[in-house]
Amino acid sequence: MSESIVRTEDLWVEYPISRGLFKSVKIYAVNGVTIDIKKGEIVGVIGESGSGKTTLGKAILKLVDITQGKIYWGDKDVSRWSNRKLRKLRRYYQMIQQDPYSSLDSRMKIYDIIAEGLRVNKLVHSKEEEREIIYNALKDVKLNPPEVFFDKLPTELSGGQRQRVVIARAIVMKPKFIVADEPISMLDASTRGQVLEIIRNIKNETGTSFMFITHDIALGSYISERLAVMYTGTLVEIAGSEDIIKKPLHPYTQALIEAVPKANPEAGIPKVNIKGEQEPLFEKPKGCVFYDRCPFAMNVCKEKIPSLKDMGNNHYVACHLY
Ligand SMILES: Nc1ncnc2c1ncn2[C@@H]1O[C@H](COP(=O)(O)OP(=O)(O)OP(=O)(O)O)[C@@H](O)[C@H]1O
Repeated sequence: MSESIVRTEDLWVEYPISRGLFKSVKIYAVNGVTIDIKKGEIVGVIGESGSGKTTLGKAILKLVDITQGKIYWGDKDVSRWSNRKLRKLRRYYQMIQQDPYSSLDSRMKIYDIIAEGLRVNKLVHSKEEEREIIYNALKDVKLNPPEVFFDKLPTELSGGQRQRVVIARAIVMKPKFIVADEPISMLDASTRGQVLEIIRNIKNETGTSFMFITHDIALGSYISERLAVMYTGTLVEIAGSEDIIKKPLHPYTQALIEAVPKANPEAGIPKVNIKGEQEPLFEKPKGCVFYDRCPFAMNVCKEKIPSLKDMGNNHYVACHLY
């Protein structure tokens, strides 16, 4: 079995929110997720808005506090590590956010934006070395000729060009793992394919692993080797992308796939054709989180949380039907 780059065990994240004076409630955003991402693998995380995809990605990167469970970076259990202790490893674990407009400092030149992490982490020893790394990174993300972009400001670039700068800023750190959170959803159709190709090239050439977060199952299966399906903070199914598309086992995954042809091509958001809506969880789940909407719900589903079952061929599903 190949090397694990990141791994979680029974990971829980709760957000405290205040409701009026003295009253505080919690949102159970990630509920008992166990997932393992291997070296050089792209794992797509799919699910509707509010299913906990971003929270899972941020929790793995130690950007939000966890309530329970374990997070491993390689073989290191970093679950309880402080920011100070994480500092040396952080460069290897990066995030590419959805919005390339807000993720770049509009007053900084592109060259300095990309150089910042190198300088802070003292990874370069001369101006020439720094220039060469930045030149190559811009070339890798197809911003050509690279030197033309050195002195530009983010405001002079298109959305697609900005997202490529965000990727260049991440790859100069030689990351082992990148959470790409809906990285193309705010881009024009014409540049989406280019950004996907860049991500795929980085993976192929450097062996960097990705968690690719998307609500679009077709896109997820196109870019990823494996797909993980989330519903209300819970990982309900994970398998090879082709297996998920051809043999979905969880009733929620089946509904997601059925909804694809009816998708609104403009928004790219499939309408899931099952009763009700996904609601935030204000109480710790006692049974299956999909119980209220599941056409096959049984008594046991209300009372017992289904664990991920191994269905063979690396296909796992959390459902009492199996
Ligand atoms: N900072 C926060 N404080 C309180 N609740 C939050 C916070 N961030 C997310 N949530 C809630 O946690 C749940 C999971 O949200 P999350 O953003 O992780 O889902 P998502 O699948 O990434 O959704 P989207 O596709 O809309 O980004 C939702 O109910 C959301 O409202």
